[in-house]
Amino acid sequence: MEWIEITADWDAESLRKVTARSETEQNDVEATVAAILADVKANGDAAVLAYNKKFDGCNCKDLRISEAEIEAALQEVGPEMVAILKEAADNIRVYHEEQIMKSWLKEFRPGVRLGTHITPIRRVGLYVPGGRAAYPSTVLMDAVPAKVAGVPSLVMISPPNKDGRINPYILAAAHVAGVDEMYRVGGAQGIAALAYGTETIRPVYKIVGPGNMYVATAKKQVFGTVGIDMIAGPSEVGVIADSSANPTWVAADLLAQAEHDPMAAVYLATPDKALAEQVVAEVERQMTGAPREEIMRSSVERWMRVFVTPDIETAVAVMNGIAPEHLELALDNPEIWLPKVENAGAIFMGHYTPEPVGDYFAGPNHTLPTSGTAAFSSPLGVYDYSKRSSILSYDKQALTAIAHKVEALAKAEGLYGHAASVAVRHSEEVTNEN
Ligand SMILES: NC(=O)c1ccc[n+]([C@@H]2O[C@H](COP(=O)([O-])OP(=O)(O)OC[C@H]3O[C@@H](n4cnc5c(N)ncnc54)[C@H](O)[C@@H]3O)[C@@H](O)[C@H]2O)c1
Ligand SMILES: N[C@H](CO)Cc1c[nH]c[nH+]1
Ligand SMILES: [Zn+2]
Repeated sequence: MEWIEITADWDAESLRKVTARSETEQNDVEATVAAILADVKANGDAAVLAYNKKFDGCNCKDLRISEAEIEAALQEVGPEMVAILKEAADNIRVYHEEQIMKSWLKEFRPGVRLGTHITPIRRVGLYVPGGRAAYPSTVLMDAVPAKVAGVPSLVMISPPNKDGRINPYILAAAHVAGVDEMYRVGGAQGIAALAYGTETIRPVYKIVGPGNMYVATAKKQVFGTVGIDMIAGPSEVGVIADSSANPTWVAADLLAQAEHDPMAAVYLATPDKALAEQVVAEVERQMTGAPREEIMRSSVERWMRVFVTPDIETAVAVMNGIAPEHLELALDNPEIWLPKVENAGAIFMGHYTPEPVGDYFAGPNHTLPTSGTAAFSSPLGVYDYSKRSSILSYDKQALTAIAHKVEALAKAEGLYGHAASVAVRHSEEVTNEN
């Protein structure tokens, strides 16, 4: 863990170096992923099954999850869990309904109508992580907004365990959310199967959902063949705390994200040095003997940064520089500071909104941009599953009125074919009038 004292003359640019992930590591992952993508593109199911064996220890022969498996999963998780999943799905649906985009068409001038036509993407692939933990909550976060957007074909993939099974909570959540097809495959090979298609898996138009470095890198590499939502890689949390914060709670919130992945990153910025010291001591105390201690410890030792700042304003500026996936405002009066927050995937206000409330239940999406990409990306939402087409409509008179201007612009570009496309209509008009 690194301590960084921010002085009055701190330089926001140097933050990038402090929080940058290892380039060598990323280069290695890029090369591994490129090889997997090429193999699946060339060899389809055979390559996918071989990677299932290599990375997940699964000797499975078929990739598609059967109806019987889904039924068994529902039995295994039981009606109480199904009810909780349904309630969480409802909260997510109600929140995401606010994001629905509507088609519109409006008369701007006589005879000139312009607008936007909204359509759902026809077939979307949902990635649900399943390596170090299984994520039924991610199924809901990926699938519910897709349903709200009206996507007609939803395909879910997730890595199998050694027995070839997908975690039953994941299957139950997929059933609750109305996923159409489910396949046992994860990692870069799963992303390749969705992007290029195999004998068993028909390709999709877009891939959404979070995953580890291999998954996030694979999505980046297939972008162009398919659309992607964002870079949603290893989890991150940044906490801005003042003296009103409880160090035990702050430490618990940092560890909640650290337990996701040895690559997870956790940040604390506070003007209260004594509080920072208490948080660090608490982190050590709470992770010792915790169920996922090894993962937490790797994350904390390598990727935890504690910034002691002259004031809260500077703490906010530091977090704006990092652009964390999640930002907790563990402050006496978070509303005052909210307008100053520029870069964060999701913002958690005050002492009683711990980040896991957003992970599971509140309603906003937990699939969020990581690695600084919250500076230019947004949470997964209905808009990720919808496309916009522009609509243009001129009547005869409206076209005649502006034809010479369009022709002049086209000729200025040397594009006489463009000018002619307008002129034939205009000259027909002249001929007809004669
Ligand atoms: N940003 C978000 O919105 C968000 C949300 C939920 C989870 N997450 C993140 O998702 C991630 C889940 O990671 P996970 O590992 O548990 O599950 P995962 O499903 O993302 O990855 C597991 C797969 O990674 C591949 N893999 C592992 N080691 C490999 C290697 N050496 N070479 C090639 N491929 C390899 C395997 O195919 C394996 O099936 C965590 O980083 C977590 O923080 C992010
Ligand atoms: N915190 C994760 C996003 O980084 C989402 C999640 C799912 N389950 C638990 N947590
Ligand atoms: Zn989480």
